[in-house]
Amino acid sequence: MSVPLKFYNTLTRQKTVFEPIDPDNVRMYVCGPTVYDYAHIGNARPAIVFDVLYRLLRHVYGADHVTYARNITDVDDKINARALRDHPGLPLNEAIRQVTEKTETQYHQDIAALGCLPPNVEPRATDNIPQMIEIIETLIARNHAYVAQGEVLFDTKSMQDYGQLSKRPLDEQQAGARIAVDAHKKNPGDFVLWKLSSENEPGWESPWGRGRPGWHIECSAMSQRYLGEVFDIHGGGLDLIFPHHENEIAQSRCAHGTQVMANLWMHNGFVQVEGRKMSKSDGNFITINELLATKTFGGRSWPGEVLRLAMLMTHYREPIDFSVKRLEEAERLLAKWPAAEPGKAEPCPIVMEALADDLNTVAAVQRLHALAQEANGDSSIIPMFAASAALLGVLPKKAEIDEAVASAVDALVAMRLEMLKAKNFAEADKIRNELGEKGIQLKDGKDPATGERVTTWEMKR
Ligand SMILES: Nc1ncnc2c1ncn2[C@@H]1O[C@H](COP(=O)(O)OP(=O)(O)OP(=O)(O)O)[C@@H](O)[C@H]1O
Ligand SMILES: [Zn+2]
Repeated sequence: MSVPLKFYNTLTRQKTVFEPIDPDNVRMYVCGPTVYDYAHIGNARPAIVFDVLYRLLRHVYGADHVTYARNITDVDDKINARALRDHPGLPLNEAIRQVTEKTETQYHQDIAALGCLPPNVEPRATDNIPQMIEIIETLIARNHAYVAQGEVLFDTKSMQDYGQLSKRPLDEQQAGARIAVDAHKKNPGDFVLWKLSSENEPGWESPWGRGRPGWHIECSAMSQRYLGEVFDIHGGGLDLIFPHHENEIAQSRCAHGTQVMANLWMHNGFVQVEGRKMSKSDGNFITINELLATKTFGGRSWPGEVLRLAMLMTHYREPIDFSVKRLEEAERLLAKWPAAEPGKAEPCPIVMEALADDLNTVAAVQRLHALAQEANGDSSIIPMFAASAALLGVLPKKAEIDEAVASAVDALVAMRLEMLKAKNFAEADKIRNELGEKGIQLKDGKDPATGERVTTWEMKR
């Protein structure tokens, strides 16, 4: 590896060199969506940011030496509420399945359109209930959890250094929050690991009765199952630092008796609208699907790669104020980039250096743009450009052409060759120009055997 990777670690508040536990299997966990509604473009940001990180790690350690796990949260009270609202006639389990399956499929379609590679594992919470129960049992056995009023709660005071990630002293956990302290909790910051379900709520049998897990425990269970007790990178949006990630850490470390859950904690900044976090609860959101497939935003639809580039033109830890202007800017850049397929070439060291420096996609995009301009004048640069663009996942693809169009172009190219033979240069140039306006580029050469002129063509974009 030529350039050392350095990342900002929320846990230490420092940018340090990344040293994987096992370079043959670099392990990353990112908290995925709660599947009850279309994902908004704020939710697209972690998908894109951690996809770039995944691509970078695959490049450095080898594609087969990185394991990326991103979960699907398919048990949540918001899902129940949506299932009851949308499918009042169906049995609850069936209604929930309809909601989660539909949302999950939509999510996959949306982020595939944004150029995100599928993770290596994408576990669902409901497929990991026994693993969650096991961790909760261990926590109770080790006096880190207790049962009260049908709930199993994590005892935050039982962990000496609770709060390291968010740096909130325990006594201040809820100061000022004006949340009535539930009488059954030992400490106001104690959180639910398991709660009982009524008959019309989804539930699983457990040592504490038929119930369902709290939100945080699922990520502790799934990350352990797929990545181990201690792994390399844990990611998500800034809003997850507290309470979600803090509580994941508490559960995993106390259950396994480890010093850390993950070595490196990375958090992306918010996509904002008029200075406020875009959020479902505030109603100030636009879904990925609306942006890609409708005219809701700026009176037109936008290609996925434009949205992706627009996101990467800001550093992942900075907030993004989302606007039409930003999308237009990204689109203008992309239009100037040559279409290419990713090949075996090495990426440009300057792009690598930028990404190795805490994923500086802003500098990487600037360099990529300069490279694109060079490549437009010198096609020998295209393979390096393509390899660099592929690291960011923003490689303009050669446009697909249907057969009817292709044979019409072939016919025009043949006609032009006839014109050239007949020295009718004006007509020949006219055909070349007309095709050029449609984005079809002609290349003249000679057949090495016969010495005759041959012309090939390609779609620029
Ligand atoms: N505006 C945003 N900008 C950047 N990341 C976000 C934003 N909103 C949510 N995320 C991230 O998206 C991922 C999916 O989270 P989740 O499904 O919990 O979001 P959410 O609950 O829809 O947010 P909200 O309900 O507040 O709109 C998380 O990593 C979360 O941090
Ligand atoms: Zn999580």
